[in-house]
Amino acid sequence: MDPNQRIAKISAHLNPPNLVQMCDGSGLKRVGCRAKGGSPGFKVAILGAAGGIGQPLAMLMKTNPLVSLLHLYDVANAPGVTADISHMDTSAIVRGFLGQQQLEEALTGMDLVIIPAGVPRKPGMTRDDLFNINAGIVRTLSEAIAKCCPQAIVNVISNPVNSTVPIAAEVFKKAGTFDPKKLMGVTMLDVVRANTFVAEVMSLDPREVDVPVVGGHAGVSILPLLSQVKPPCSFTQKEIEYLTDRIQNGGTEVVEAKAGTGSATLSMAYAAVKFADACLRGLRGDANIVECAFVASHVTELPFFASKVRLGRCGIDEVYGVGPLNEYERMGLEKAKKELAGSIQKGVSFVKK
Ligand SMILES: NC(=O)C1=CN([C@@H]2O[C@H](COP(=O)(O)OP(=O)(O)OC[C@H]3O[C@@H](n4cnc5c(N)ncnc54)[C@H](O)[C@@H]3O)[C@@H](O)[C@H]2O)C=CC1
Ligand SMILES: O=C([O-])CC(=O)C(=O)O
Repeated sequence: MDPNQRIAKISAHLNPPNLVQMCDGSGLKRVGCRAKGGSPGFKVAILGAAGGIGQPLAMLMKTNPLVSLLHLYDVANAPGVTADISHMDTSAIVRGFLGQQQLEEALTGMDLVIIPAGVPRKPGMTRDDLFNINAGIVRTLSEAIAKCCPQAIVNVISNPVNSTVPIAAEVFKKAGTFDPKKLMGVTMLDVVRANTFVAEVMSLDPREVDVPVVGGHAGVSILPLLSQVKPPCSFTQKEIEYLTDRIQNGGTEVVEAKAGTGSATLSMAYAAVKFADACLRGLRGDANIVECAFVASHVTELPFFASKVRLGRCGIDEVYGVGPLNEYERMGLEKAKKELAGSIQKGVSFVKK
């Protein structure tokens, strides 16, 4: 190619309107210079993509070869995050969407929607203290999902997960689109922490440790099943109490260390990507993809419960029971269910009222 033509082509790419397809809130729709090069793969939207979790989550999803199109939606700062991430030389095409008027466009055609939108805790707060703000955010986003991509798998990160997942379910039921196989509360960070802390105590490589964590995602509802750890480990009662307490309060440990600037973001993005990747591998048809998640469930008398689930082409193929529990875990399960019942009901009532 003539050198002048080459330079003209590069300049065209550097011309801001061609940098990335982005709806920037001005009604201007830009055509992406990366329209070519997208791999075959899944379409993923992140709602709350400019936040503490959203940004590293978006960055890591951009590196996932299973993602062909990545939609980044937020009510603030979506254009900047999108422009930044779109420069990464991986194949997923990135598009940004700013503000409620672009929410439907952000969601249309998506296979997987990940929701880290909402406020985080400050020291002294419980996750339930976030309910008043985050319940409304999750309801609005779920209404748009029901309208624009009712078939999508939905990963809810926004707290309190024990209530926001029932909220999303109620919204989908109202819209006639609820599919229990497709809605999952992300509890992966509890598993990630449990694997790390158990590995520390037992001097193992955390990548080789698998701790099932069941129940829910707040305080005593987080129930690590240390009797079922792989590889099999024998703990003293003191170790069991230390580990259970540390896993249940891992979120608070980070909130306090961050001293008012937020809660876990980086480890959460890591965990969210691990879980989203499992969902995408399931959608692709890979066998034996099993992870813990907070889902519609018949494992207990409660309508939602976190346990191991097998992910497949349609979302959740199978919800597994908790397996044999020891006395300590049986007592923990009772406490977890008590805590969960109120939080689930609170979410359901919020939509039904
Ligand atoms: N499930 C889990 O294991 C975990 C959940 N979380 C939860 O994730 C949520 C987000 O945490 P961070 O990213 O640290 O908070 P953040 O405040 O840094 O980011 C939240 C983002 O959501 C956006 N947002 C607010 N309202 C929105 C709306 N209506 N639509 C779209 N986006 C909206 C904000 O503009 C912001 O960019 C919190 O509720 C937090 O408690 C945090 C860690 C672990
Ligand atoms: O503790 C919080 O508020 C955030 C969270 O859910 C976690 O880190 O597990």
